Amino acid sequence: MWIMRQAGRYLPEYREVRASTSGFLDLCYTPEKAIEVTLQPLRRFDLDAAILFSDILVIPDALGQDVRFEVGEGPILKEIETAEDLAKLDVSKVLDHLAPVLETVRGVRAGIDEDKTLIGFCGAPWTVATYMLGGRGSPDQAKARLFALAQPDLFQKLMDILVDASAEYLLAQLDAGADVVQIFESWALNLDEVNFENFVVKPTVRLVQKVREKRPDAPIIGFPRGAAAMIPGYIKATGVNAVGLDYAMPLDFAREHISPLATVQGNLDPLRLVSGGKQMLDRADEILHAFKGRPHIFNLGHGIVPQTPIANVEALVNHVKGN
Ligand SMILES: Cc1c2[nH]c(c1CCC(=O)O)Cc1[nH]c(c(CCC(=O)O)c1C)Cc1[nH]c(c(CCC(=O)O)c1C)Cc1[nH]c(c(C)c1CCC(=O)O)C2
Repeated sequence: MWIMRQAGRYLPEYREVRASTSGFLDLCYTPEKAIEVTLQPLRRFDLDAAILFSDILVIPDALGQDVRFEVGEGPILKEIETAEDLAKLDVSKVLDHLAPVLETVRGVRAGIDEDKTLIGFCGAPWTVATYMLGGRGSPDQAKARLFALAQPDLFQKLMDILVDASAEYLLAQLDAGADVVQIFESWALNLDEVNFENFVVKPTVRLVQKVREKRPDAPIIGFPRGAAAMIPGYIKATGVNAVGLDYAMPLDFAREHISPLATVQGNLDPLRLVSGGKQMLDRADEILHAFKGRPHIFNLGHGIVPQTPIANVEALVNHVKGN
């Protein structure tokens, strides 16, 4: 069991470290602080895994795109619009730029028990591209979807860059001590099946292949959020070992069509964790029951939100872990 986005603003000790740092990216690039906030949730809760403290948008930053995090606004990027913008992205500098993150991976691995798992991660090419092309988060990723359809050649170039950069980055995390890596495809929703195949499946197939070429045994978790009935096809095509389920995925469907193909991870609604009490524990039991006797990593169906009461997290973790 671990909790998606388990290091973050719901923890006062995170807010304290964050307040002592000028920008969010500085926190990601300061190993001493990033190690500290990675370890914070494990000190409080009986979790089985640590997830590297970083962000999916360190890749566009490392490629040379202008990336900023504004308080209360989320990420803001200078959009990629032209072939000239694309030509400025430089894959050769990515690993140098991300050296501090890799140092964080080494520091966390050294700072946790042998039996705890260290999860590394990156954003999937499509999800990262939605921010690079859209300039910020959006409810429907319309800018990125339109760009992909209207300028397929430029889009393909961007995806190639992201596949290469992400593969190098995941391999470097595995070399630095990550036990497993997760590919966050947070914007797998809102796509018809043809676009899902072209934007999500094909680039992920190539990313997984590149990682497997050098690290055939590395466990890989895919999280194609909102992909619903397209998830079985995603698993078969990409060969990921495990798949994160969002909270809208019905347990019956997951049991019948997904769990036979891969380890499942998920999928409690983060707002159930905010509200807490009986409804939270009952739903946790339904999830545990659905995957009983099968490979299952308990988790939320999306990231924990800042207003989550710590007591509810404690209650959930102790309930799931049987403490
Ligand atoms: C889409 C996405 C992003 N980042 C991430 C995703 C995929 C998961 C998902 O769908 O939620 C992944 C992510 N972001 C962060 C982590 C590491 C922390 C952890 O998991 O414990 C991870 C795994 C830190 C973060 N990333 C961010 C914060 C908050 C910024 C702050 O503390 O100032 C943290 C702790 C900022 C961020 N980063 C991103 C957004 C949209 C935002 C703003 C919204 C928000 O605040 O949650 C991009």
